[in-house]
Amino acid sequence: MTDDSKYIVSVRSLTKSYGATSVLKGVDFSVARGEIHALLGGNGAGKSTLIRIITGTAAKDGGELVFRDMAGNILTEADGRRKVAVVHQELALLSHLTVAENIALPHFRRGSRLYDRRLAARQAHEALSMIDREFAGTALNRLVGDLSLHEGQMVEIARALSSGAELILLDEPTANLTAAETERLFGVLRRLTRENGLSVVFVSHRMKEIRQIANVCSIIRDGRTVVKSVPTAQLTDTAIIEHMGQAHAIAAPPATRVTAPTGEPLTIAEDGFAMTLQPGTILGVAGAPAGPETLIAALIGAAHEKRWTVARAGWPGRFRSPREAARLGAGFVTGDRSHRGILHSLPIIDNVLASRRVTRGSLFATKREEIECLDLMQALKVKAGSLWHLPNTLSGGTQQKLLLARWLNIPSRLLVLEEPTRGVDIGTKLEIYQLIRDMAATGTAIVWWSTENAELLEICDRVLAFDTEGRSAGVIERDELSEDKLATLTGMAA
Ligand SMILES: Nc1ncnc2c1ncn2[C@@H]1O[C@H](COP(=O)(O)OP(=O)(O)OP(=O)(O)O)[C@@H](O)[C@H]1O
Repeated sequence: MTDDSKYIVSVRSLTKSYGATSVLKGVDFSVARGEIHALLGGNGAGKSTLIRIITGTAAKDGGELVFRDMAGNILTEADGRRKVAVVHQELALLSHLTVAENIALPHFRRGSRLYDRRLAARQAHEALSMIDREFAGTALNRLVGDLSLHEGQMVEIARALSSGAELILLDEPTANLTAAETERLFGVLRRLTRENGLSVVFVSHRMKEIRQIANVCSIIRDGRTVVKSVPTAQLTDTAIIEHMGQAHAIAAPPATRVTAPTGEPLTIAEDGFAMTLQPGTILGVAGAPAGPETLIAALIGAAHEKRWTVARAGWPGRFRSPREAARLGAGFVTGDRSHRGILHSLPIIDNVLASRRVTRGSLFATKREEIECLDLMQALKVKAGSLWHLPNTLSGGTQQKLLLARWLNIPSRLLVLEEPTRGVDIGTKLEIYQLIRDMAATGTAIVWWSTENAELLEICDRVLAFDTEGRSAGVIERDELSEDKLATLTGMAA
């Protein structure tokens, strides 16, 4: 066996342009059998483009792409791609079909096999059980459209596992998973790589997770490979951030904490529980989705049930609609970027100005708005060819910045954020923390739901924890915050 033959896939000098934009300028990348390989780089570095070329959804312009079988023989690209499965940041499930159908249908699409309900259920159960036995026991006949985001994520990963793939490419798979679910997923990946020789490519901006799961890493910067297959343990966090070209973010002085400004407080309450938020408070929300989702729905005027009340001078006890909430100064950044956040068929400018259109009641972009939009994009360092391009020409992390830009510089009383740094690179994350602190300093109360407990520790004044049944389980003040405490209170100790 030559040295190269241990790689299930390798690319050399890969190039790719979209129009005049050169995205990959010479990427080298190889994945060996049985390894968990972190593919790292800032937003827009070219990671997803590389993945798209490996899976065949984008064509390369130049360079070499080679797949090999277990014996090291070179395969045709078509044969090689059959051994590859990908789980994207945005879920690709059919919402009108059941969990079992979503997992098993690809098996039946190959060849001429007729759909066999029982066989499908068995295959789906086996695949899901690898991740979560309890979920596998109850989920098979549920419609995917009724699942929460994190449940959908589990189904998608199960589908990739059940396809018999030898290489799984996971593009930020943990963004919607709780700490315990993430730990479980990592356990599954470790087992499958050890026992079955599965290879995994793991794209993430969460440094702690990268260290937990990946034994090897490669770093792409501005379309070029700057680190190729180096053991993760050999690189410090600082070295990784420097290789990604983000040293400026960690060199910046740590943000100063602000004293809360004065103004009208906000009280949120449910049966037997009430909490007052002073203007400028950053309240973290932790726990399995059931609890945070119900609270957030009430805060943004989207609640179907009357569990939570939101009291503030000048506000009704319950918002009748998200429009009313936005007009009264309650902003919202959804965690479901693709389905509820980005307006895919409208240009970037409309995506950025959407909230202003609602609060101001304006319909069309004016020259003044164009300048405003450019300023917002500059504040968030969004690189886009034109304000009039569609958002799908931007990388995932950059799309996330558009959602945040919607609420910057709007005098909101309350800003509700669901995973606001999802898919955002490490440097930008630190910048977003500062932007949110600045907003809080102007008197906006912030409610920040994150599944990344480390992030809650970094940014929040206090955290409201929900248990796995969706009940509020307690409030932890900043001085007492710790990841262990959060994990225990939310019932998610791994
Ligand atoms: N269809 C397209 N048309 C034009 N430009 C595109 C298109 N797809 C991607 N790009 C550009 O290619 C560059 C690389 O994008 P890519 O999605 O590969 O980055 P990434 O490293 O995955 O980023 P992220 O961490 O934000 O997901 C970006 O600047 C993006 O704007």
